[in-house]
Amino acid sequence: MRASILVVNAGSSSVKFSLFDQQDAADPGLRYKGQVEGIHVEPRFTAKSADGGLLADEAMPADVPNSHDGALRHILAWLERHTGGAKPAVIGHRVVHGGRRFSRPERITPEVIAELERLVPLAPLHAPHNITPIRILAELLPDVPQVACFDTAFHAEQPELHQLYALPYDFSQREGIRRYGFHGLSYEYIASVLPQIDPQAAQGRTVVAHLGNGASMAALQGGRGIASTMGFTALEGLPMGTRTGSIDAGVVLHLLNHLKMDARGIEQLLYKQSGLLGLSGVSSDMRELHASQDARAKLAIDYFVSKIAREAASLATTLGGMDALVFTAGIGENDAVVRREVCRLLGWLGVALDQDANDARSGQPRRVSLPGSRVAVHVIPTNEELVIARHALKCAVR
Ligand SMILES: Nc1ncnc2c1ncn2[C@@H]1O[C@H](COP(=O)(O)OP(=O)(O)O)[C@@H](O)[C@H]1O
Ligand SMILES: CC(=O)OP(=O)(O)O
Ligand SMILES: [Mg+2]
Repeated sequence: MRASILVVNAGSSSVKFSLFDQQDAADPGLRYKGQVEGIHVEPRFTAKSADGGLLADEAMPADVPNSHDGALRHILAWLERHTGGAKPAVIGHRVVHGGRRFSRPERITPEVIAELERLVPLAPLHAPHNITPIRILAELLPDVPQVACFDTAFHAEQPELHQLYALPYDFSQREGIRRYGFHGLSYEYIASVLPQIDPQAAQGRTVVAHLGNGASMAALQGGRGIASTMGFTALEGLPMGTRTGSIDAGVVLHLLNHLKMDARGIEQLLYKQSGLLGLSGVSSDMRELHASQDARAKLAIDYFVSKIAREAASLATTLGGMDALVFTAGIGENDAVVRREVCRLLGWLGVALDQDANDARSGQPRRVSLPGSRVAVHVIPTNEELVIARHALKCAVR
């Protein structure tokens, strides 16, 4: 039996997993991948073989708790049946916030877990779901090395100008209150494949829109992160499934001082009751918004689209222009309507979408702009799990 690498990627609405065969660190070979998506909405389990063949596609059984823990245990049970219980050689995890201390992949020890626990308040929607799988797997497989790969790491080299808030300078130095940026494993993947897909964009100025349940955008110059819409926490920037995105800090003061909400209530409001769900009153799930006849579902989609276009123009200004715009993640990869509307709003910047290419369904990277478009538009399925697998292998043998 070949040694394998297990990857666990817990997002806000999903737990994704991949099992790779250990070949070499640069290119681990995929064996299985899948996810439980729609956690807290309508959880569904899917699993595929390396060639994309569907091995499972089912609503989560009613007796499995509708939670990230339930999802992980369901995935582990499925893997056990399909691998005959063979132990992986190494396990890699996505961890959303690395704080000030972690800006590269880290071998997990009890001391690292304790530090991750201290960072929970900075990522309340994610960090608990990142830490629990680490603990569960440490208990089940105590002798298998685990590696944490951070969403923030990719952005660590951003110029100071784009990391700062205009708070007194000391707050960034002493307290680490600065913009970290997230979805870095996804941006790292996009930067790694862009040279083959669009060499000019890879060397030049690219804006990447990672649009999932959590959504952010990043400006890449020659494949390096220059600026991002997310900041100190994964709350800033675009509106998301249940998160507000950027909001006047004065609103938070008003909620505290005049509506007498407490910190916990405000956290719930900003992270779990707002965004697409809060605006529409229908759902946090983009597919359900498209299916709804409710005028507020349309309002929520319009709001999402308008903010993406505004942020694209802002990031393009940061880059001094835009050679390419890349759409990725659940919405970015699958939602032709959102892409079409964003590109329509960016027409003045020279974005010209090829409507047929945009409407065509495919799980492959593809260019969806017209040949004459001043900005190349690409849809590139992300692969955070492959990035994690590469890092985990490298880190475990270090
Ligand atoms: N075919 C589709 N059309 C529109 N949106 C989609 C489609 N498939 C998935 N999505 C959306 O993608 C989002 C989840 O994206 P994903 O990247 O998996 O999120 P996360 O990793 O943050 O949990 C959900 O809002 C879901 O509605
Ligand atoms: C950082 C973040 O928002 O992650 P996700 O998209 O998985 O919610
Ligand atoms: Mg995600």
